Amino acid sequence: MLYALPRLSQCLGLCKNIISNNTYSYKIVNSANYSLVSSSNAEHVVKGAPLPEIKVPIIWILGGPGCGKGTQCDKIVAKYGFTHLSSGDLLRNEVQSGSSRGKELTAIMERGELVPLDVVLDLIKEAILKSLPNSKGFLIDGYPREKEQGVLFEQYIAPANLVLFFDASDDVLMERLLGRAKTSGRVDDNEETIKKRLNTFHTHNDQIVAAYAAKLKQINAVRSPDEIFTEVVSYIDAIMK
Ligand SMILES: Nc1ncnc2c1ncn2[C@@H]1O[C@H](COP(=O)(O)OP(=O)(O)O)[C@@H](O)[C@H]1O
Repeated sequence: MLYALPRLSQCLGLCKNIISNNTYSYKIVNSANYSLVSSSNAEHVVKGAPLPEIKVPIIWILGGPGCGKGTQCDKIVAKYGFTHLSSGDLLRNEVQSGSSRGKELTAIMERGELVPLDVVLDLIKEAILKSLPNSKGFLIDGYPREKEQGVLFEQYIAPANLVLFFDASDDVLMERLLGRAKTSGRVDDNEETIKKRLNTFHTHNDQIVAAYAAKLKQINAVRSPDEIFTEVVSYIDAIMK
């Protein structure tokens, strides 16, 4: 089944090669269109050429919905001046833009499912490209959400220096999200969608934790934000040396 994604306004550079690892093969091509081919052959097309070399730290921020990723990112930005890129916020901005792609995304997000890899990767890549000249480092919040997202990011953008996984039980996450739902106005902050988001998270997260164990720190997120942040600082300071 082919999903024809919208025409690209322009592509960056031209390179066509097949990148394969033990489970997926990827094609980076230059084309006026790109398409996400069926997952049976697990082939993804990612537009344009890779970014220029990134010399500042890249930190992936992982965790279930409501684990406090955003709270910790705000603290990290205040202390280190890093650029905070939230995949969820980038997607909601795309939805707000009223684009046809945005309408498709809303339906997927309301179902608590993952949006197509190529869409979220391109949004992050564009955001990194925009901030790169003045950035002290990147917090990639809410990405990767499945292993192949990590593979493509590292292949196509840059290796992550550190992965922070904020861990909390589903009961805690559900309680926090239902509390947030009273004021967030988010289409996905309702009990039914929260259950689906938690299921989506559990379906994929273990694979990511295993794949990046060497640079991943699992942090107990059922504490005060300040206690959590003290531990976060110890990990970030260690990679900044
Ligand atoms: N990396 C991603 N890959 C695919 N879909 C994503 C990704 N990040 C966010 N989304 C979509 O956006 C929704 C909201 O994400 P986010 O704002 O990070 O909330 P939460 O972390 O609480 O799930 C997700 O439920 C999913 O539908």
